[in-house]
Amino acid sequence: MIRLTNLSKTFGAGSRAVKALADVDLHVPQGQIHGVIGLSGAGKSTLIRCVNLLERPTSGTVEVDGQTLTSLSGPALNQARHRIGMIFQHFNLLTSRTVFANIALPLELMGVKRDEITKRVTPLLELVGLADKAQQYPAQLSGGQKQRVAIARALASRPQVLLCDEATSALDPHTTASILELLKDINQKLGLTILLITHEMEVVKSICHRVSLISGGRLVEEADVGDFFTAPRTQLGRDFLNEFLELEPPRELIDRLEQTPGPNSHPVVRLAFSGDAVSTPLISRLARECGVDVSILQAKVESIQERTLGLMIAELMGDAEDTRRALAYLQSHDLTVEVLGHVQRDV
Ligand SMILES: Nc1ncnc2c1ncn2[C@@H]1O[C@H](COP(=O)(O)OP(=O)(O)OP(=O)(O)O)[C@@H](O)[C@H]1O
Repeated sequence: MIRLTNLSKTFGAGSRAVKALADVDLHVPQGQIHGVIGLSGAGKSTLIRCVNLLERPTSGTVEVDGQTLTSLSGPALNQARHRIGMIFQHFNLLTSRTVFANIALPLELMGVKRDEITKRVTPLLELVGLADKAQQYPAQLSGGQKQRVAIARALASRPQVLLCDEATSALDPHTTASILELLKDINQKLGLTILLITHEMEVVKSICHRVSLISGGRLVEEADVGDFFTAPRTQLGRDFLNEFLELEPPRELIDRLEQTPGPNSHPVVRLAFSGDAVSTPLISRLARECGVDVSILQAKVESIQERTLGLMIAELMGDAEDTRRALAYLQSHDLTVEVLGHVQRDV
């Protein structure tokens, strides 16, 4: 449904040039919710604005529903844009218009007749849960209600694609959850394809099917959400995950961690279990079969979409040969093992 090919965007020229996007390839099939996550300045906004050509890419192509937008201009581009809705962090509602009139605006611009506008806006008000607020003004609404109006407005032209630019960043956690639930509902009911950008793992975890990680204008990792939360492949992915899960070793242990093993040191490992491994008593087997003691420093179980993910930070205590065998044992099972470092044994 959305296909970006070799997309690049450079702002400015010469010594002041900023390469905001570099060689981005992305495919979002029909009906998927795809998240793009990255740190501030990574290129997220530029990427999403290139999809409906609010920002013209410097090179590369943008296809939506089989149509190459980058080869269109003028009225043909405007026409194509009707099939792409967009919502923003700060809602971008017109304060002088009522809720109804805000939602009706794109239809008025398309020249839709009054009766038809009423027929289309009324069910949208129902869909976003604001049927009783039709005649109110944005100033009378909460942030969550404003974003609901913006969602209804974005859906008015019956788009196939919805672009969400940090749509929940200005909202509190409870309101965020209700807006994400609404987006999920719309995705399922209308089969709408959603591309969203965010810096919050919670958003990715709650509603995305697939996720891309952006850094320095490049997509550096892409995965199904369950896989990304189980075993991110890049250091940036691991940083996002660890920060989200708040799964770091205790500070005093971090200070003692060494990169290379010493004669009297123990490995400290971060383990991520998914699938069958969650319900297997691996740690007690590890202790029994490899003759090591396992000191659990932190552990938690998360539910990511339909998958259960177990996470643990543990110190493997034993002599060098036993701890080596223990690591090999863990690595041979269905779990992700990351050696965080080695800590000197207390003697
Ligand atoms: N209009 C512009 N002119 C010049 N440079 C720009 C422009 N827009 C963005 N940039 C630069 O492009 C890079 C990517 O910016 P972008 O806004 O896409 O990042 P972002 O990931 O959305 O960041 P944030 O999360 O802070 O909004 C940054 O270095 C930014 O300074």
